[in-house]
This record gives sequence, C-alpha cells and structure tokens, in this order.
Amino acid sequence: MSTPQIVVHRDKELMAQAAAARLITKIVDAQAARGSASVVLTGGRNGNGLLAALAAAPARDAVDWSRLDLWWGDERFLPQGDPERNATQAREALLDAVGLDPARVHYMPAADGSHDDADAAAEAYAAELAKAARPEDHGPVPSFDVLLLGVGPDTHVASLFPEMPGVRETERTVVGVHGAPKPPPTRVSLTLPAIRAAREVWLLAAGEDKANAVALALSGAGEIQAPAAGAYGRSRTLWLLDAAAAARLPRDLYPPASP
Ligand SMILES: O=C(O)C(O)[C@@H](O)[C@H](O)[C@H](O)COP(=O)(O)O
Repeated sequence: MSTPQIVVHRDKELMAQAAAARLITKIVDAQAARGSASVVLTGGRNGNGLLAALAAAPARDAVDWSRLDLWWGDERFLPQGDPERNATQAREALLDAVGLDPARVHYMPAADGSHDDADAAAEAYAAELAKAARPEDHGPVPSFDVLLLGVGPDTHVASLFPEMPGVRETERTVVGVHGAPKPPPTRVSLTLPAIRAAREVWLLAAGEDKANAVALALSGAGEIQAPAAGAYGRSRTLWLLDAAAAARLPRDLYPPASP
C-alpha cells in the first residue's frame, strides 16, 4: 500500500491539463522501459476532461498509441454506442482521434452483446483480465501502469459505492453492480483488489461538491464507508484535486505549495 500524495491545482481545467501532461510522461516512460504501457480509464466528467486535455496536448504524439493497452475501471451497462457509456464518452474525448491498436482496447461488454446481464459481463471481463496477466503480475490482473478514478460526492470510485456489495468483494476482480445510486443503476466494476494491482492509482476530484468526500477518504475512513479510501496503487497513489475539492482537507494534509 502506498501513502497518498496530494497535488492541488487552481481549477479543474488546469487539473485536467496537468494530469494529461503527467499521463503522457508516464506512458512514454513505460513504453521506453517495457515496450508498451497499460492504462485503466474511468467514467465521469473529470476522467473525460483529462482525456480531452490529452487530445489537445501538444506532446500527445510522443505516445506510441499502437502500443498502449486500455482497460476500463467501470462501465455503465448499456447498449453499445449509448452516449452514456463510459466507452462512448472516452472515444469521443480522445480514443477516436489517436492510432490505437483495436486488439489492445479492452472494452467492458455492452448490454446488447452476448452477455445478457451485468454479472455475466463481469465474469467475461475478469476472464479477459486473467488472460492478459503474466506470471510476473503475481495475480489475476495485469499490473496496470496507471489506473484512473473519478471520485463521487459519496466517495464512490469506479462503480464501488459505500456499503454496497461491490466494495466488500475480496475475491473476484470484476463484479456486476445492481441498484447503483448514480444512474444508470446497472454497472460493471473492477473491485478494490483489482484496482490495487495497479502500479499507480490516480484519483481525480474537482468542485466543491467533492470537498467532503475528499476530506473523508483521506482522513482515515474505512473503505466500506468510503471506497476511495481503499483505492491505492502498489507504488504510488496520487490524488489530483482542484482547490475547491481540496478545501476541506485537514491543514496537515494540505500540500505546502498549493493555491
Ligand atoms: O461511470 C461513472 O460514472 C464513474 O466511473 C464514476 O466512478 C465517476 O468517475 C465518478 O462518479 C466521478 O464522476 P465525475 O468526475 O463526473 O464527478
């Protein structure tokens, strides 16, 4: 478990641009070291804001997009192409504009595919992750280079909501989620054990409606009550915030050179 590091940016646009710059560097470094990189995407405005900032970043072509594996941390269980699907939104924000290798883009199954419910979709995705894991990963999912997460106002991450069965899962790597408080109610999500297989976990939160959630998750709350508190990477856990989302952090956690 890595101790969270907190970086505060003036506003959410700067946060997205700085996170995009950071992600470009991370992917380029991983590709230089290992030949390829792997990133887990999130849904939500902040995750998509990062992807849009990446699409607009001058250095974006420093990345070899054909040697990038993309996975999803969660998906809204809707028909393929639905505008509310996280995959659709990621494609619009970035993916359609770069030269990805389709075989390396690991979409979660859609509601109209061969998987008739979210539990079957979760099982299929778990199998795809297991197939991609190598012996050096020491587990059923690959050691993702960076796993991105938005943070909900109730401290949810991916589709793991406080007190619900998904956040209590300790065995499976992917679960179907039913009755989610954020629409749509049916979703597919990586579990905390799968999230924690990542080398780096980056959590993104902007806006004053996130201030309580951020303060709670970083002040020692348990992961069942505050799922974001259980989201950490093997070597690094980074909280990327704007000033509004950081406003209720205890003073001793607030980074020194922040706005
Ligand atoms: O499918 C989703 O909705 C998510 O992946 C969810 O976990 C999201 O990341 C947070 O709710 C934060 O969303 P915002 O960035 O829009 O606040």
